[in-house]
Amino acid sequence: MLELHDVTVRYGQHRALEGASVHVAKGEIVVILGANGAGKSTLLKAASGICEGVVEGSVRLDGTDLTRLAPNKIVDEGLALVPEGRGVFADLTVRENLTLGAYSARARHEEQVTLDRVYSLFPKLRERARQIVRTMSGGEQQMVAIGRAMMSNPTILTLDEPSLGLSPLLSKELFHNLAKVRDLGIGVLMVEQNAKQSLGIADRGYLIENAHVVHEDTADNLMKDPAVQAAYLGAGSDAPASVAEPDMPETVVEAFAIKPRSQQTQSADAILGRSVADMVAAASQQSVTATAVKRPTTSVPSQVPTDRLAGAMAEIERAAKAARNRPRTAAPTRSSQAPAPAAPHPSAPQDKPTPVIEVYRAPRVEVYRRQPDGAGFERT
Ligand SMILES: Nc1ncnc2c1ncn2[C@@H]1O[C@H](COP(=O)(O)OP(=O)(O)OP(=O)(O)O)[C@@H](O)[C@H]1O
Repeated sequence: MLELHDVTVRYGQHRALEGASVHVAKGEIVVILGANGAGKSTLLKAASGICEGVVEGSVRLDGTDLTRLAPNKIVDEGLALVPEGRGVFADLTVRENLTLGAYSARARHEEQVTLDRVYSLFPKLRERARQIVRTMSGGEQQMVAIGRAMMSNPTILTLDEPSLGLSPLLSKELFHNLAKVRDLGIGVLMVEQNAKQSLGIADRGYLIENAHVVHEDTADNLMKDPAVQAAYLGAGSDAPASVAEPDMPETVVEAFAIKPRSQQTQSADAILGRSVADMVAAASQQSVTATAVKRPTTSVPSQVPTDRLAGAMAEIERAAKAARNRPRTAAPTRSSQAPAPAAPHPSAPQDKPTPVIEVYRAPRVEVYRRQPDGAGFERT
């Protein structure tokens, strides 16, 4: 069982997650729903040890404390992440992507067995084993990403918005595949925007709002919850039948009522009492006359005094000269640690400080190479 207890994450002054507690058992699918920026991805990153912010609280997997473990050690313990955007190696083949997923110590010795299991779970990956991943469809690439995570032989699989960018049909296939993963006894924790389809296969779900877990329930109850329906399931025609139809005011019904078209037709001339052709001819004549009077000449109008024109030209030249002579500011270099704050706009109030948005970057990626004798690893 994966257990996050009282997890708080701060990015500088910003609390992206506060006191979040979430658990996932083996063989169940749990969905996390929430608005953009609520803290959903942060929760998955905190569990996987790849969060850029400061993480407090505890993350345990089958009793083992993962809180301070390096990301690769967390994979070794049995927690795998399919990140948002998949993170596949697009220039490698399907087979190579899958093999790279078996890098963890827990999976390395059973690579072939796990590969066969992934192939039987997703037969398409076996058919496409030699295909370069870049040339595959979005849905197929997502299958590669899930297959690669499965190659680490996880007990819990976490996924960040796996259906993002997939067509409804491919999303359906994806969720069907995740149900197959659950049936293998693996726990699935996913962040999803597609509440309807994800709750359709899930066992339980959590709602995150403004960095807090505000609700937890079975997937069935969440689907029936009017607040969840309003916020995440939309008020479309495919909303569950239990949603009460809002009362439509009488006047609105009237406004949208379509009146049957009258069978009797009348000509426009008869309705207006005048000939439409005559009206168009008269209007054209008026327009031609007006244009002939008002059209400006392309040459400089004689009424503009030449000294005013010369003055304006001199003004433009002065401004251009001043701009040429203005000292240039140094171009920012790639090596600068932090970008200099932008100069305030001339019209901006001078006493207001320029807002600063702190962004925390992921730690540097370290690459290890397996030693030729297979005994150990060396950092490249
Ligand atoms: N590396 C970072 N540095 C600074 N702030 C961050 C960083 N990552 C996330 N945040 C902020 O933390 C908050 C939560 O972000 P998070 O990505 O967890 O949201 P989310 O619920 O997954 O949203 P979405 O559905 O849009 O992906 C947001 O306000 C975001 O701007």
